[in-house]
Amino acid sequence: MSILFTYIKELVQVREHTNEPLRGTAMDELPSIKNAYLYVEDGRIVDYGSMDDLHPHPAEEVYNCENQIIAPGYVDSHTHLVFAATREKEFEDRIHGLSYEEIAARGGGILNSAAKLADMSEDDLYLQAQDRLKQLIAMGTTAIEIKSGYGLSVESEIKILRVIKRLKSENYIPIKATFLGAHAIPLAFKDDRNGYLDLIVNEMLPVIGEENLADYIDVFCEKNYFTVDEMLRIIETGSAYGLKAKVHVNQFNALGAIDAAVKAGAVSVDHLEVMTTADYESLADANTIATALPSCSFFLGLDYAPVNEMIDKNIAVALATDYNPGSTPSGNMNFVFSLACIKMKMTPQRAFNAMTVNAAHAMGLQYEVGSITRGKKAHLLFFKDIDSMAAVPYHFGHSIIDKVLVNGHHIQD
Ligand SMILES: N=CN[C@@H](CCC(=O)O)C(=O)O
Ligand SMILES: [Zn+2]
Repeated sequence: MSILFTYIKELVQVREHTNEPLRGTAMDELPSIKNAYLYVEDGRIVDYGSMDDLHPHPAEEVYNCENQIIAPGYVDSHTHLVFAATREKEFEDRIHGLSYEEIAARGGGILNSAAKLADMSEDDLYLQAQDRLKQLIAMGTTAIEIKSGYGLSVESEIKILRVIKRLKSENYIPIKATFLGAHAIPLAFKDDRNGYLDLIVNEMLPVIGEENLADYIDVFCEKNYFTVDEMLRIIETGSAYGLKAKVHVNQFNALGAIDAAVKAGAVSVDHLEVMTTADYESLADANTIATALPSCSFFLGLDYAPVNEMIDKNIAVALATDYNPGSTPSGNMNFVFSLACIKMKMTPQRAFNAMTVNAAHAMGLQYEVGSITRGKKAHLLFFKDIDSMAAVPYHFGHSIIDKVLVNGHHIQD
């Protein structure tokens, strides 16, 4: 199937290649073509340019897009999409003054989610997650990373990862699976943390390797969760199974995890609400992507990751949702876009680069998605009649996406 989009008001995020993540002043540029055409064949971008340069084209379908800005779909490189139940009770507890850490210390938080998930069948988990994913795609997400981590037992962690595998095969957007067995110490091991680490290393990872259930490995490196040394042990064992690391660090405390993760070759370090001078130094010029999660800061009332400071220090910054039932019950990348601009003071150019090109790097998809580039997937956002991309974060809380195309096809929501 060949499709030609003509007279596009503005074609945004057009790049010859995206082999490297964007840093420093490159984050300030959002290359685009006004009055453009875009040619798609079999779900891939084949050609684009100014209408002035369009020669007669043998496309099977032609669409006039003169009132529309078209951009690549959002790339969400950090989610916990597979969970069994929401946690409104903890939300109310926080309104009454309890902190996220206090709720966790009382047995709420991740352990609460793990208890609920243990009781849910793989089929039901799948149906719920598929429904959520459908909603996210309708809001513009066209590539997503999904973590396990609400299992915390061999059976339940594998159950989540099998659900993600099924989501991969049933959807047309790229999905990456991350094994997060080290999300919390489960109750059964509360007096034997080494026993739980051994379970991850000796029981979970061999099955994951055998069934090819994950692309990445993650650890929640934080006080009362996992130490830097424990994180390194898990990352190293994961790498023996071909899993690269994407880790939760610096959400509440700076423990030196960033330096350790960068040296261990982590693809990304995520959260970063609390940063030290040493953390900036470890990340400057590193290949590791620094992923900020502003919706989590919004929901928990935490500081926002200092993204502009990072960009000024040549750190490659990405943005993601962190969609999960505890700290971020929203998977809406449009809202992330708004928070990045309103709360983190990113320009729309910086924010959109962080949510597309750099986010694709944060999940190894830089050759597949995240820009209008020849050969990439035609996963596209068509906006309602707006004058510039700044209108997208400006209209916070509203969807101004007219259509989402996956492989060049319109997704009906
Ligand atoms: N911080 C660790 N994990 C999740 C939240 C987990 C939960 O509260 O259920 C996060 O990234 O925010
Ligand atoms: Zn997370």
